[in-house]
Amino acid sequence: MILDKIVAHKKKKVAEEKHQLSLSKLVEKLDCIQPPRNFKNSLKKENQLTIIAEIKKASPSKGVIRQSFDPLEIAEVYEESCVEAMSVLTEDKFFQGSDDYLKQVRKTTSCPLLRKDFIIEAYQVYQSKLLGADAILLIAAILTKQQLIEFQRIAEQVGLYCLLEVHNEEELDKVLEAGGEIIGINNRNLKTFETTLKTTEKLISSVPKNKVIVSESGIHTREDMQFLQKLGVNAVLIGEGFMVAEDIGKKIRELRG
Ligand SMILES: O=C(O)c1ccccc1NCC(=O)[C@H](O)[C@H](O)COP(=O)(O)O
Repeated sequence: MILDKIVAHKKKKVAEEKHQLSLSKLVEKLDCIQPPRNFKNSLKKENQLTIIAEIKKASPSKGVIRQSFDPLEIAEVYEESCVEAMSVLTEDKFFQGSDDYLKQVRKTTSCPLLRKDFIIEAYQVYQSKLLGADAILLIAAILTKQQLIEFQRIAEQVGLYCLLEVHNEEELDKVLEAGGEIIGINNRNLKTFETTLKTTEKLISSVPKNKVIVSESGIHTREDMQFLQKLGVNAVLIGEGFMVAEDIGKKIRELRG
């Protein structure tokens, strides 16, 4: 399964990174902790479906999505279009992302930034803060309940919000038991890559009303947005839909209606 391959690669990469910069040295670098931009509040607006716009060059399901890929140019359009948050893919092998993209984008925008990667070790939580993220993604399919609790605790200490991603009831129970506040329902089945908004439709009734609900993946049209808003979703996470658009600003206006 692709997730196993991604995690195996990630383990190797983090081991190399730790060799170059130990956890204690990394933590030392975080001497003056800045509070994060309010990722959570920016996603929850009355009567509005907010947008987390993703900077994503490639994916395991689609290969290269955007040939002429310039993360800063894309971030500029997102900023001008007043998206509520941005998500920057930093995974290198399968998504052709980079930590540098996040660092560079951070310097050019005050918009809340999500580091989109596969976090499997506490080291990466500290590292995300150092890169300039305001929020991290924690994927229930690759983490135990204990890890979800521990990584959220560290995130809170260093000043990061957590988006906890689920794809089924079992994962949802796990993140709720772990005290997740921002719940991402991923419409993509990571085994088959099939995406259907029915996943959000199915799971949303089991999410307590006080949580922030993000619907992730496979969102392409104004009709998709209207469908999700009617379900009670707070925010959408969109990558491919924007990355394939010739005019990204126009696509955002179209989706917002
Ligand atoms: O996008 C993939 O193919 C993928 C494969 C395996 C694990 C994760 C994957 N995507 C990560 C994401 O969560 C999406 O980038 C994000 O939800 C945006 O989805 P989309 O709008 O469909 O690009």
